[in-house]
Amino acid sequence: MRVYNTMSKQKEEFKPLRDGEVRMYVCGPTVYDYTHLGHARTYIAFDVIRRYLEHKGYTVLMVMNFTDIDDKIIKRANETGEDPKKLAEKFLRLFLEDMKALKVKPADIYPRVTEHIQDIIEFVKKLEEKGYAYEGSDGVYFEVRKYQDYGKLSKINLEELRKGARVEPGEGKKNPEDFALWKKAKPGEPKWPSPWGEGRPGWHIECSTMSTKYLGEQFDIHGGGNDLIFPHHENEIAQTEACTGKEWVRYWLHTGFVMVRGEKMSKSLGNFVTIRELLQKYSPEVIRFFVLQKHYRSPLDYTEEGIQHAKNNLERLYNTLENIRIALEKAETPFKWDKEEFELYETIRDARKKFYEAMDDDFNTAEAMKPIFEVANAVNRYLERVEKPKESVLRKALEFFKMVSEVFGIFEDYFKESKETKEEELIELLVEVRSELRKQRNFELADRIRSKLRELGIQLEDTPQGTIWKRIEV
Ligand SMILES: Nc1ncnc2c1ncn2[C@@H]1O[C@H](COP(=O)(O)OP(=O)(O)OP(=O)(O)O)[C@@H](O)[C@H]1O
Ligand SMILES: [Zn+2]
Repeated sequence: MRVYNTMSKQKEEFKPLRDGEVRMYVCGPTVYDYTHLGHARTYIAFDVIRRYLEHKGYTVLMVMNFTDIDDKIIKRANETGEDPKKLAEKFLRLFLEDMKALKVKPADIYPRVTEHIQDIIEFVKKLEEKGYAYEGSDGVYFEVRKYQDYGKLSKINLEELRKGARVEPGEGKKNPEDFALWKKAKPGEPKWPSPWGEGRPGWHIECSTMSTKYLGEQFDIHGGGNDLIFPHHENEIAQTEACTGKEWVRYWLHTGFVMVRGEKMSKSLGNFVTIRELLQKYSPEVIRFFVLQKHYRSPLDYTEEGIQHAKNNLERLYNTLENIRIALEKAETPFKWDKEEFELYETIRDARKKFYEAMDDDFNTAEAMKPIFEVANAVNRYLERVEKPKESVLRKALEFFKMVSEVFGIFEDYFKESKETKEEELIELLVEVRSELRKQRNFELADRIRSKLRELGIQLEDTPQGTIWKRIEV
C-alpha cells in the first residue's frame, strides 16, 4: 500500500511504526459554528482511510481534538452575547450529531483543549526549559529560529517568512515569525492559571500536547485539510520535535478543499452549505458518495448538479442491489454454472482486485468507484439474460458490495435492513410453529418457545386475532 506524504511530496510505501497497528490523529474543528460540507469532506475522507485500514486488518487508534477555546470562539461569543463555553459546547454536540448522521465512525478519543490545560502548560514549560520558548508581555512564544528544521513540511523559507511578517503593535514577541504558545488573558476572556499568569493556550500547542499524550511521541498518520499545512502543522512539528528530539509523525496526509465557484468553501467567505441543510434534501450516503467520487487530495467542486449526479449514481447501485434481492428469491441451487455465471464471476473477481489496487494507491476512491459500476452493470446484464439466476454467483456480487459498504460507508441501510428482515422472518416462523404446537395441545414446547423468545427480548401476546410480537428491553 502506498500513501502520499506531504512531507516528502511523494507516494511512499505504507509501513506503520508498530506491526498491525495504526495510530492516527486528525485535527478536529474549532467549534463555533455549524459544520459545512468542506469540513465534512475532510472528515469523511479520513473516515474512509480509517475504515480501509481496519478492513485491511490493522487495529486503528484514532484521536481527534476539539478546539473548544480559541480567538474565533471568543469573537463569536462576544458578537452573540453568549458564554464562550456554552457556545463551544453547543457546536461540539452539533458537530458530533452531524458526523453520526454522516456515518463517520467516531474517533476513539476526542480530547478537548479545556480539559487538557494542565498538560498543555507542562508541554510549554518543557519548551521553555529547553530554550525554545520565551515569555513576552502578552504571552509565551515559540522562538522559531531556534528550531533548525522549520519549514520542512510546508517548504516555507524562513527568510521569506520573516520578510512577509511583522510584529503587530501590542504583541510581545521578539521575532515576526514566532507564534504564541500561551496567551495572557485580556479582560473578560476565559482564563486559566499558569506560571505566566492567567490566560489560555495558543492554537497549535493543543495538537502537539494531546496527540502525544494519547498516541505517544511518535505515531503513524497526522491529517487535516490542506490549509492546515502552514502554519498549523508546521508549528505543531516545530513544538513537538523541539520537545522530544525525535521525528514525530510518519505520514502527513492532507485533503483538498471543497470549492464553490473557484473559491474555498469557508465560513469567512459565507459561501458554505451546512450539513444540516444538505441532509434535508439528500441522504447521508449521497453526501458520502459525492465526496468519494473524487480523490481526497483533489479539489472538489460543490454544485447542486454534482450532488444530484451522485444521487442518481447511488440510486443506480441501489437498484442493482434490489434486483439481486428479488432475484435471490427465485434463484436456483447451482447444480451447474454456465458461461453467463462464469462471466459474471470473472467481472466480480477482477473488480475486487481493481478496487483494492485503487485503494492501495493512496486511497484513490475515485478510481475505486469504477469497478463498483462494472459489477453493477454486469449483474444487471446477467439478470436480463438469464432466466434462472444462480444463487452462488449472486452471493459473490453481494459479498463484493458488502466489502464496498464496509469501506465506503454506503449501502449500509441495505445490508442492515436485510439482516433485520431476516430476523423478523425467523421470529414470524417461530410464532407460527408455536401456534401450531398449541393447536396440537403441545403446551410444554409452545411455552418453551415463548419464554426463550422473551429472554431474547421478543415478547409474544396471544390475542383473539392471533399471536402478535414486540421487542422489549431485557
Ligand atoms: N472547504 C474545505 N474543504 C475541505 N476541508 C476543509 C474546508 N474548510 C475547512 N476544512 C477542514 O476542516 C477542518 C476543520 O476546520 P476548522 O474548524 O479549522 O474550520 P475553519 O477554518 O474554522 O472553517 P472555515 O475555513 O470555514 O473558516 C480542517 O481540517 C480544515 O482544513
Ligand atoms: Zn491540529
